[in-house]
Amino acid sequence: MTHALEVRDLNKYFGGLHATRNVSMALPRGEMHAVIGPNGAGKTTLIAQLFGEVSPTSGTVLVNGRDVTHRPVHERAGLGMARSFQITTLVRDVTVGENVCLALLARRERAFRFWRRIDRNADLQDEAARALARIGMGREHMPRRVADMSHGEQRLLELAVALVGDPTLILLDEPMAGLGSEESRAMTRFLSQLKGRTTVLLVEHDMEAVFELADRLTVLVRGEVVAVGTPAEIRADGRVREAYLGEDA
Ligand SMILES: Nc1ncnc2c1ncn2[C@@H]1O[C@H](COP(=O)(O)OP(=O)(O)OP(=O)(O)O)[C@@H](O)[C@H]1O
Repeated sequence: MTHALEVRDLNKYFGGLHATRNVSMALPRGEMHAVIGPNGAGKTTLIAQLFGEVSPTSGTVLVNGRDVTHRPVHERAGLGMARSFQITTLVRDVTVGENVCLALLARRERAFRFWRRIDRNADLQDEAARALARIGMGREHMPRRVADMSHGEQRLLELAVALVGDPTLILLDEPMAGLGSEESRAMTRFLSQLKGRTTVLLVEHDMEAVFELADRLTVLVRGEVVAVGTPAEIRADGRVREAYLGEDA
């Protein structure tokens, strides 16, 4: 079976620091897979290599069976890979509706030609409204400026924008970071709706959310995979407890 994402023997050195050590993982289509680990375990470095922002020292990254190890970021996006969250994916000085419309237009590859007509294009407005409905935002939010939204709303909006191209694989780097408890619950509810539909690689410190959402988890410690399994298997794994207890101590 072709996996949505497969990583083989990935290694990354930053000078003398071995930040990614022989990491291998395989995500079947539709899986929600979390990567957890103590601070500095190499989670962000791993995601950056998967998306093409950091190039691995050695190893292979396959997306839907295609070797993308040396492909640039935009080519990976063309193969159905999306990444959130980077605040820069939103244009803060324009409206919520315009942000979603821009993403829709970019997908249609005719972006700026239609820029001035965005608010008159009824089809586009309807499609944008549907994209916003996925994150529980009604049409009344479309004229709001992004800069005036709460941090939690912006993070949800980024996810709506990332999903506009119907990516087959989405990498989420700490979607709960900086969210209040109400906002975290809204994000968890939304992510749970993606389960089975989009393959998701989730890096997150909020363990409650991770154990609720993930089909399987990979545990990284000092750049190395120390355990892979279902939430129940990971909870029962002595090496994982040791890694986290070691960190607390
Ligand atoms: N560009 C870089 N140059 C040198 N060292 C780096 C670079 N990026 C990351 N590192 C180092 O690699 C290691 C892994 O960092 P990384 O940020 O990937 O960990 P993390 O698991 O995401 O941590 P956190 O949970 O704190 O976000 C750390 O020791 C970090 O200092």
